[in-house]
Amino acid sequence: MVLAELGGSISRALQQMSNATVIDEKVLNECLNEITRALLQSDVQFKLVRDMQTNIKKIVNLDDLAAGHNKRKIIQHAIFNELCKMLDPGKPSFTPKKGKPSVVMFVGLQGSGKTTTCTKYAYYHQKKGWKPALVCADTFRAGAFDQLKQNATKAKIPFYGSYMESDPVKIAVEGVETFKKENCDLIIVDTSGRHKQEAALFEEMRQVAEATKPDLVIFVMDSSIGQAAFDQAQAFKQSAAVGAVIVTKMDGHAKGGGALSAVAATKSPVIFIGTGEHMDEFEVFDVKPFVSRLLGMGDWSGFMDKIQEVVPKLDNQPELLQKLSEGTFTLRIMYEQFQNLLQMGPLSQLTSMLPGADLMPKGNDKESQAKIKRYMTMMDSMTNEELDSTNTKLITESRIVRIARGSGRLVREVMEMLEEYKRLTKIWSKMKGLKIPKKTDMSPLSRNMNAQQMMKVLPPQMMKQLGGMGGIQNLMKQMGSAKDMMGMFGGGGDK
Ligand SMILES: Nc1nc2c(ncn2[C@@H]2O[C@H](COP(=O)(O)OP(=O)(O)OP(=O)(O)O)[C@@H](O)[C@H]2O)c(=O)[nH]1
Repeated sequence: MVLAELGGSISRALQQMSNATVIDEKVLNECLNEITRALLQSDVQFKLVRDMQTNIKKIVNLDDLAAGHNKRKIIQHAIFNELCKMLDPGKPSFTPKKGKPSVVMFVGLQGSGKTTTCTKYAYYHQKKGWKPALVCADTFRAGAFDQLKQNATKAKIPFYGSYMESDPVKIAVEGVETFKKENCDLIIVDTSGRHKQEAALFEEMRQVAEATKPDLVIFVMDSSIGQAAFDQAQAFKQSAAVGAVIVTKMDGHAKGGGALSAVAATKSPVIFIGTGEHMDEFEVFDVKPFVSRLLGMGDWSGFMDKIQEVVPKLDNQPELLQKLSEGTFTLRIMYEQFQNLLQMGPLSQLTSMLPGADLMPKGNDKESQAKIKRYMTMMDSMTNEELDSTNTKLITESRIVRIARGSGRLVREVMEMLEEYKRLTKIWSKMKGLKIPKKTDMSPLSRNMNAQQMMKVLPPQMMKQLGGMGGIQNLMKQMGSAKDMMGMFGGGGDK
């Protein structure tokens, strides 16, 4: 069962319970059985599910609930808390500090996505101003070093490895020493993948850990390994001091329930999830927003964080906001909007955080990203005059031919881009006359934005997907109720 389906099943079970006129023992049992079935189908370990059911029944004593109490909310609260408890081992993992050298060792089964994840982890920190480095101590799989080298080069991250040396301990030690001398503050050691049965490889992993003394050992787990997750994770925990888990391949046919089992087996938190093969398809994992998403309440804080990554750019451009409020929308502004959009990553990643995400139309991310890049290439061939004008008549036929030639695209494609500009101009013209929030209101971005402010920071494509201003207002209403609930559950709605 894919995670979205699990979320759908749980929220449907809760909805059915809400529809009942009276919530009695029978209705509660039906709801819990439905949730139990969904969790088991998602490969959550049987014992965990059974314990959860018992705990909820203990908390929700229907007879004790005085009349007038909102039973639905209390039950939802109990389910939310129990799911959070499953995913929260109760202690945070070691967090590396910027500027202070830390060694992080990655372990996991063969093919779990370890090497890819090492690079994603390095790239994520590099973007935040760290100085990461990668060490390939995987001498077991031929091609592992080449793969790491290729990934590292693409992300411009220094790497260390050897084609000749067969002793992984030696490579790991040399690599760590080299990068410590180079003042790298996040030294990532990739180890060979192994199967649970391979005692020799486990011994090798133990030796690498002993020699490099990692500050943190991260267990990388493929989310589709199903019920095997608990045993696998436990086997790794027994051989290395696993302190955190990263669950990969949460896109596609992921059976997300394995994540819950891995946490239980390693008593370590999930810190990131992998959501695709690309370098930036990697998300910080937070328990409450994740469970909130599972229960169909959306992930308000994750959504705002994503938007916030883009806002500093807007914050530095008060003139842009000024222009938009004057109703001036130029090709240059469109270019900047596209840049923001690309920076935010795939749109589906963002919309998946919203309540009712499974109901939203699915766009073709890859295709639309390629289209945006194509449009930007064409705009790169435009003059400043063309980019800053609002007069579309300025771009005459001969200019269109020049732009097409300059960008290596077809005349038809340039015309299509200009059509898109005209379409967006119409959307943005509705912004005319809007009050611009003071700079202090925007930085850091107020989490209590209103719909109009939200429109300012959202790229037009996103606005369209959300159903325009009406859709956004509706969304904010839902967010409001989700936030109320999160607040009730211990303040998870706002971080
Ligand atoms: N869809 C998807 N694919 C992923 C993700 N993470 C990794 N992969 C893919 O999974 C495959 C295996 O990844 P690797 O990084 O080579 O796995 P590994 O664990 O290092 O493999 P060994 O070195 O053999 O242990 C590759 O094709 C990756 O592109 C993810 O989050 N989503």
